Amino acid sequence: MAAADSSLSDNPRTFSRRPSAQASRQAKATKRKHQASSEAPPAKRRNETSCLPAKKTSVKETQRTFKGNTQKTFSPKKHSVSPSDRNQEERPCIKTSSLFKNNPDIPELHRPVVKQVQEKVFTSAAFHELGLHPHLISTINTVLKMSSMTSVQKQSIPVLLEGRDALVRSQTGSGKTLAYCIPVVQSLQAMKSKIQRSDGPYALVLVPTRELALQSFDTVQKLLKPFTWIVPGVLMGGEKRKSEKARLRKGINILISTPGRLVDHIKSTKNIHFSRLRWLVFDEADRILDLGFERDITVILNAVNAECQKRQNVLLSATLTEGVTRLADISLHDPVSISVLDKSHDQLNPKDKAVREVCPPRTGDELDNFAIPESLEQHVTVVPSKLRLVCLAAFILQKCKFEKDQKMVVFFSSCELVEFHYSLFLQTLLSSSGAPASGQLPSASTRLKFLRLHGNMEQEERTAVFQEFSHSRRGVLLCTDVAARGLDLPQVTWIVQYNAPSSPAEYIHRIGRTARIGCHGSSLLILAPSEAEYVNSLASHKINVSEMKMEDILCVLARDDCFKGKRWGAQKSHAVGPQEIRERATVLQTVFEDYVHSSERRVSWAKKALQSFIQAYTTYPRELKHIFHVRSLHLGHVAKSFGLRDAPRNLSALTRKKRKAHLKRSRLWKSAGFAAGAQP
Ligand SMILES: Nc1ncnc2c1ncn2[C@@H]1O[C@H](COP(=O)(O)OP(=O)(O)OP(=O)(O)O)[C@@H](O)[C@H]1O
Repeated sequence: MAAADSSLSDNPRTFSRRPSAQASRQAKATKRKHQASSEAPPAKRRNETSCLPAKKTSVKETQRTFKGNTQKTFSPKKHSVSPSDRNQEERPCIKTSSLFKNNPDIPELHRPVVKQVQEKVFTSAAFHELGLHPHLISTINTVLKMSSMTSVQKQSIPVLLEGRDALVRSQTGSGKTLAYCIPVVQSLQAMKSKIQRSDGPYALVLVPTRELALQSFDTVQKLLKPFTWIVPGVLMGGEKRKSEKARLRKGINILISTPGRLVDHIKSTKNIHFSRLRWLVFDEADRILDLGFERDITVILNAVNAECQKRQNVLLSATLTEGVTRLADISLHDPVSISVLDKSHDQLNPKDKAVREVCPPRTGDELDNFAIPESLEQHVTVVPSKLRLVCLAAFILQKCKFEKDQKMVVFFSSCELVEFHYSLFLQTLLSSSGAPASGQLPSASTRLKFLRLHGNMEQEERTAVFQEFSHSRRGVLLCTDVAARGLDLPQVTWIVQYNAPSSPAEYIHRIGRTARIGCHGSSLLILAPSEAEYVNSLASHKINVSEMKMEDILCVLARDDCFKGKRWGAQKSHAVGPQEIRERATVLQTVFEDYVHSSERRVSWAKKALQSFIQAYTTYPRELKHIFHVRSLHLGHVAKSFGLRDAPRNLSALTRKKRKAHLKRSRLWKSAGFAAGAQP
């Protein structure tokens, strides 16, 4: 198999730097010399593009960039290849440039250690203390198998049963769904005139994504087991409108919906009436009331207000901010603000040890500091762009191939990025894991399982993937922020953020897919050296991350003989040192590059993914632009993390053309807390 010639990926062109004419001439001369002395054919064209107007690069820097190109040739251990890969195998070996040279220095992380805000998850109070209908209590105990309440449930349920509006904030995975579902079911089953199916909605629950709609529907359905006359129903995009219309016509009493789909029906279906509505619930309220859904929410509130004036309104989220509470003023009447912040951990009120049942609304500063589950270990690693792909792959292998029962969610910033990495990993990591190497547990090779979830998938597939990953004991789910909110995926052990989120709130929701309801979990945020300051930004919101060294992640390659360098091939077991780990990392990168470069179609697919990455990068909000700015990206290095041997030539033109339209769209999404391309 040919090793990849990646010499041009060390191309000094970045978004911010363009070599002077002299530097450029010297670079060309250096390169010609390098190519002449090489036995390898010049496999690639020169990269002459820069996405954005660039600054100058010093001669020294340019020379330094080209110096690292004469490297050893490696040949990855045979891995299964598709027919189109076979041509590649017959090509003569070409030289592989170093992944480890010409990288920017990894800065020391001077992270301020902050004391995180914490909450107590469980209480000793039992559900039967609430005076609920005995059948509801027995359903909670026997069907849901729960006996004691969580803190948020203990505080919210009595307030909601009193008939008050409420703003509920508690950490991810603390049981907010039941905190509103139990009072809704209790109050509806107790209504004097028994509810008829044809009455239509008595409760409307709005959630931001289809998967969350399904999940909440499932919970409501379970609680309604003894109360068969109350009919729950779900409306969500992607389902057949006609069958939804038919269900609406028959009657749905507890309606769970995404905003967009409900607006669809309000506009086109005559069968939806809100005259009997008693409850309006906004789950993930900060997301729902944000700009992305503004128009839909206005339509819904107008429709609801036109028919019903007196109802209870509930807003819930792990990240209710002041902005949301202000918006909430429009829809809430004299609300109670519920927060389960553990005052014994609250630095702002160190003397106030008493956990108040219902806290008064908090100040802006307090609202910006989100509680994080105590059992969640957060890590960050700083990785040069060239090594990002290899590092992510190594981390996945370490956890999901060599350790048992690991379930991982990896977040990307766009649908295209999810698709790209999903296909790439399926075709490379999975096939290279096919043959168990010596010393490797036989079952390890079968442990890797990849799934993907994003807003551009057909609904049927989305639902199937969500169900499969939910019920699976292991696997890697690659996804956009469509999976960041509210999803209760059992036993997720690791959250990886390959692209940094656009706000601390989104960071909280992403990592909140693990360590739920008191379980243990871990997270890893992968940053480029130029993004290291993001750690301080997190610290300013009382988010504490500890550093994991890139070298420690790559170390797993010592255990994976699939990526053994050629020169070590004949040797039996031997201690694998740092040099060999670097070589194995290069072999792994070569596997990716070979796959991407095995056909024109794949090259253009990788370019599109790269372009999508850059477009998403331009949409970070203003307050993060000094950390995430396209000008600080080294295009050649970033290209390598897409298995491309150079930076694509026509990227700038394409980027400029699409940028305007994309910016408009993604600003809307971003402001609504979603990553670019992630659509609910
Ligand atoms: N009283 C309880 N006892 C045991 N488990 C519970 C209890 N209440 C809820 N759970 C479980 O805890 C998990 C998390 O609950 P839920 O999804 O409602 O959390 P959440 O606070 O809404 O999280 P997020 O903020 O991420 O949406 C679920 O699996 C749920 O079944």
